[in-house]
Amino acid sequence: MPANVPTYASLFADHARRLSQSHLRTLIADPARGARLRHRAGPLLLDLSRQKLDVPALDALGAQLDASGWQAARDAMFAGDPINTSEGRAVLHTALRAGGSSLPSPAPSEAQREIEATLARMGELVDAVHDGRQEALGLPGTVTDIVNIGIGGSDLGPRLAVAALAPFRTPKVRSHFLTNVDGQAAYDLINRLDPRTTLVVMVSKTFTTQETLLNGNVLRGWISEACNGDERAVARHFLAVSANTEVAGSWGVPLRQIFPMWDFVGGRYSLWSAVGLSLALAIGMQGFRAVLAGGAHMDDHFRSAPWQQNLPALLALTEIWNRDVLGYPTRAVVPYADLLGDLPSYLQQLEMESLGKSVTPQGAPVGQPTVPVVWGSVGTNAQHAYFQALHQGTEVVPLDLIGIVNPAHPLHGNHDALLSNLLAQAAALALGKTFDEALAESPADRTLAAQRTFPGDRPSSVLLLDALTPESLGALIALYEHKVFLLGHLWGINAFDQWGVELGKSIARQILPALRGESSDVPPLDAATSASIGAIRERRS
Ligand SMILES: O=P(O)(O)OC[C@H]1O[C@](O)(CO)[C@@H](O)[C@@H]1O
Repeated sequence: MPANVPTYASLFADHARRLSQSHLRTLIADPARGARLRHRAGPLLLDLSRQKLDVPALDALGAQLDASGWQAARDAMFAGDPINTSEGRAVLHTALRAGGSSLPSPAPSEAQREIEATLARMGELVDAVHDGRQEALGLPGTVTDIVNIGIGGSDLGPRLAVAALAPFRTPKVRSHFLTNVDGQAAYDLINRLDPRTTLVVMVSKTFTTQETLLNGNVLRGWISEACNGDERAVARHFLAVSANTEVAGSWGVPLRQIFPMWDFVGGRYSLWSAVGLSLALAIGMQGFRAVLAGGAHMDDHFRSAPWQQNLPALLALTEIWNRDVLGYPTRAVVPYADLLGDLPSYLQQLEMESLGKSVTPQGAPVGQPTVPVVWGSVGTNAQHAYFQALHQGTEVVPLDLIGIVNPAHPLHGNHDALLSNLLAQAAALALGKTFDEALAESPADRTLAAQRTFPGDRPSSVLLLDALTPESLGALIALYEHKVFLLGHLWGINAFDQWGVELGKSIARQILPALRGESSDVPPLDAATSASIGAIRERRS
């Protein structure tokens, strides 16, 4: 991390002042500027030309990035230095996909060996299930449905990828995800599936997560009933992915059915590990390896391209600009692809759990805004919900608009309309409509023209994937991972711990017995919580 993190708002204040005098209408018209702000990495084209940046501002941001020592920080991550300082851990999700890289991996060779061995085990399992040979591995003779039980990083990555790669899925098994502790989801699922042909993948790095264990217990009870309580038969229906093999084993998953997670892989960076088992079961091991290869190609790009062409660097600099210099508190992610419907929630965890920090590893206040609130949903649906506010509301919200050039279906009429909408929104946000233009449309009515005026000058990034494939999805996810890494570096915060999730978990442990009316020796609850518990207990039937 840079020794002294500058306050970006003051560092770039002159550029912001200059740019406040130019509307995006004018900036966009400059082709040289456009060329500096549009770059490709493999199947991904990033277009930042609708951001409120000009070449001098971009160069100043890039110069600051270079001065920050980002390449050394990046290389330390790839090499497995313990950059997650609060937990004393290396951060080696890139090693999980290094097999697809054309640059040599500097990750410790022991980690690389364990990763390859795990991939081989995953391949054996996936092939056996697809070929109907899974009984030999101790699993049920017929498997029709696979339920991934996990939450946060143990859910969002596989969930996103299984949905995004639906056109690549095998018809041999169906995939399901059970996440929330809300019993409705588990109840609905067990009413739909056949316990005799269901395989459950328990995914939990810690194997202590309340939601996952409760849902696991529900499914175990349901399968146990179908197996007449035969524990050995029940165990055949469970796989586990965990760093806590011992607890997973004592919970009831046989050792040979447990796949490892490692301390050097954070939950929200774990899709590339055995956490991706549900994905591999859905699209086959070849497809899973293609996702890894896509991520590895982005790693190579991140490790070799100068910041001027480096997509993660450009995305990170844009975020510093929008968040710290222009002061926008949120950013919306709008994929124009139903298949990418889970991307906003995936990025919420990746970005907000990683960068939602206000203290440095040295315990000092960060001194400037860090992660914006990330939100969003699919276009065009979003246009008919909240885009009114994005165009004419009082808040400016930078957007990531994500599109697919070639769809996986033959309905090109629909797809062209979808892409036109993406480009139209980006243009409308940037260009707006002046009062005079609105007046020309309704010359007699100045009041109406005022209401039909669009300020424009509202920034968006457009990211186009040639097609949504295992490779391009891998590259897309790795792009955002590296952007997050760079932002952690530029803000001087640890992007790889998540202490902020602990307090609520421990209070929930105190509330549960009180809610159930059980006596316990936990400290008394605050007055507001006690009143809420009283109200719930009073109305319970
Ligand atoms: O994999 P586990 O240990 O069940 O944790 C699930 C999730 O909970 C968190 O620890 C907190 O939300 C995430 O970082 C993690 O992805």
